[in-house]
Amino acid sequence: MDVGKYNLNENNILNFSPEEHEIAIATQNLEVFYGKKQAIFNGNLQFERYRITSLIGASGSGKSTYLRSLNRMNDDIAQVKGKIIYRGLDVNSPKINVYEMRKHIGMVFQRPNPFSKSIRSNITFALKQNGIKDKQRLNQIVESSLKDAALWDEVKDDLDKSAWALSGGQQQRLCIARTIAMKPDILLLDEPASALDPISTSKIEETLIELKKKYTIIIVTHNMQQASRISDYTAFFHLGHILEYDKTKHLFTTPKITATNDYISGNFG
Ligand SMILES: Nc1ncnc2c1ncn2[C@@H]1O[C@H](COP(=O)(O)OP(=O)(O)OP(=O)(O)O)[C@@H](O)[C@H]1O
Repeated sequence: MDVGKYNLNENNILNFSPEEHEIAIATQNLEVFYGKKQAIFNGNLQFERYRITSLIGASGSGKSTYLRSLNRMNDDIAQVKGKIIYRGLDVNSPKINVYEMRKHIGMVFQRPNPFSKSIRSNITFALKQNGIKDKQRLNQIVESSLKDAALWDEVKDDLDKSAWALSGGQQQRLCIARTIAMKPDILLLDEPASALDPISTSKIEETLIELKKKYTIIIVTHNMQQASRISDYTAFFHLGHILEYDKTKHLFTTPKITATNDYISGNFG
């Protein structure tokens, strides 16, 4: 098989799966098309529960497309074929209630996008829509979500102030808090720190490392140092193909294929 300039026939690509432990979500033969253009080919990955998996690769390699397919964010813009297995169900089936599914598989986007509301309301908005009305219960969830997102100490006296008054890094942690308030199983993050300064970035990274005790995390990142700092597993994407998947320390130190080696050593293009 040729993928761009790389001939991969002799390689045992994608022979790795984290099967010693429980799998939280997996894709089988995932293919994504934007009109006639195929953006993902044969997407087969298994994600281990309570671990961080990074998706890396050059711009346009399909990382975001793949990530967004996992909770059906591509429904309106692309055709997605194949299976996305979560708790024995195929998330990609037309029978799935997408709104309910996204309570289990939540997403945080690249740019912090809090609502133009108070910090508190950013968290309680969806909860109220889901029928949680009890004030004490709402307050508890606000506190626990903000604590989990490592934001509580910075905002606990300002809960009724506008979320837009927070710094970019704080806004992104608020978006993480807003997502985890719904108690998802899986957190999808699309370059959550790319718009942030190094200090905010490291705060987000510390937060994610804490969060993996309770959530399965899948993150798209352009930052290879970030992938190697925080993730347990890494998948390398190239031209819509997932070419290599391994424990992060192996992928970055002893990649199995030339394409990965070229990418991580900066000899790519
Ligand atoms: N809405 C869209 N309509 C048409 N083509 C798209 C759309 N979104 C992405 N693509 C194409 O699909 C391919 C994969 O794009 P995608 O954004 O998933 O890559 P990526 O690896 O996440 O890139 P980046 O790191 O730049 O975000 C690219 O060729 C891109 O041009």
